[in-house]
Amino acid sequence: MIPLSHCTGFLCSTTSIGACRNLFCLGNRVPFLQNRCSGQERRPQRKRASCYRVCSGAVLQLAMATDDELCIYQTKDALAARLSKEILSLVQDSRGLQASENEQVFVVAVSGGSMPSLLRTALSDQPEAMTRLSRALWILVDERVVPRDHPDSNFRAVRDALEGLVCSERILGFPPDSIALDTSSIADAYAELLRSKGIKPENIDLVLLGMGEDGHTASLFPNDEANLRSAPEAKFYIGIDNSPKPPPRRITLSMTAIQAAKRRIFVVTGKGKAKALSHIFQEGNTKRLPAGLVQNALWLVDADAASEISYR
Ligand SMILES: O=C(O)[C@H](O)[C@@H](O)[C@H](O)[C@H](O)COP(=O)(O)O
Repeated sequence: MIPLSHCTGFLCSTTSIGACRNLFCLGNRVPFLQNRCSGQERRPQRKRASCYRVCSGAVLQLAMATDDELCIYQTKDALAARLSKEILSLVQDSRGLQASENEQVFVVAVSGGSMPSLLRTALSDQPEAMTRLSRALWILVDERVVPRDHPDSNFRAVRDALEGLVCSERILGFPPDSIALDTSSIADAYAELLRSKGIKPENIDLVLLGMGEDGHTASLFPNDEANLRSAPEAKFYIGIDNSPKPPPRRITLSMTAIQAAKRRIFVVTGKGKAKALSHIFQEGNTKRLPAGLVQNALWLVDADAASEISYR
């Protein structure tokens, strides 16, 4: 349990939910509501969480004993604003990768899917953040094995979404000449390229993760047990040949590398994610959905994605 002193707000009863700006629930993955007065715990029930909409504009925060934090936003813009605040504070606090004696570089790993455009929303009109990020290096959480100009390329998605904000030379994709190799060799070539720039899993400052409707994250998919375990000897990037989400050939940060990074932030939006999210946060992730296996992450989600998380 998180010590109560760490919490700045409590939910005493569901009737007071509308008045609360910050609500903290305690528990291990499955959030419990704690009655401040009696200390009594109550398990959430699978009821519709219409109460979230009562706290219009408010943030519902669930702090878990695992050090995960789940923050629910009413709108994508509010979520993007929190993301930009988080990034700014990480860049301010980070000592960064020591690229040379006088140069510190912040390293961000970005997912594909909706992440690049959300990141653009988060970083647009943020001159302070962009000044601080001007020396950052942007790497890919995962990449589809396609040429860089292919519509499926995550490199292209990140480059196009951040055009005008980030210089394309500072976005690192896998070496184009490795594309003809098998996925495992492409993954090794990418890891080697990053290592040649001093980037190792443990000096990635921030990993920005999405989650698919099936609970996958990066290109780590459900039931791929061999790749879902964290292991000290695991590789930096791994090759995937049978991704259920097309295209099938991909490379991805390994679970171990994701876990080794300094900070993990999930961004999850849309009703399509509601079941997986509720499974992870309310049912203890018994199905071992990959996103739910990532530890110590900040989850920024919208009300649609959180619509199946409910409380008594
Ligand atoms: O390249 C990819 O396929 C991704 O990196 C993948 O893991 C993505 O982040 C999720 O599928 C969520 O995608 P959405 O944000 O588009 O739902």
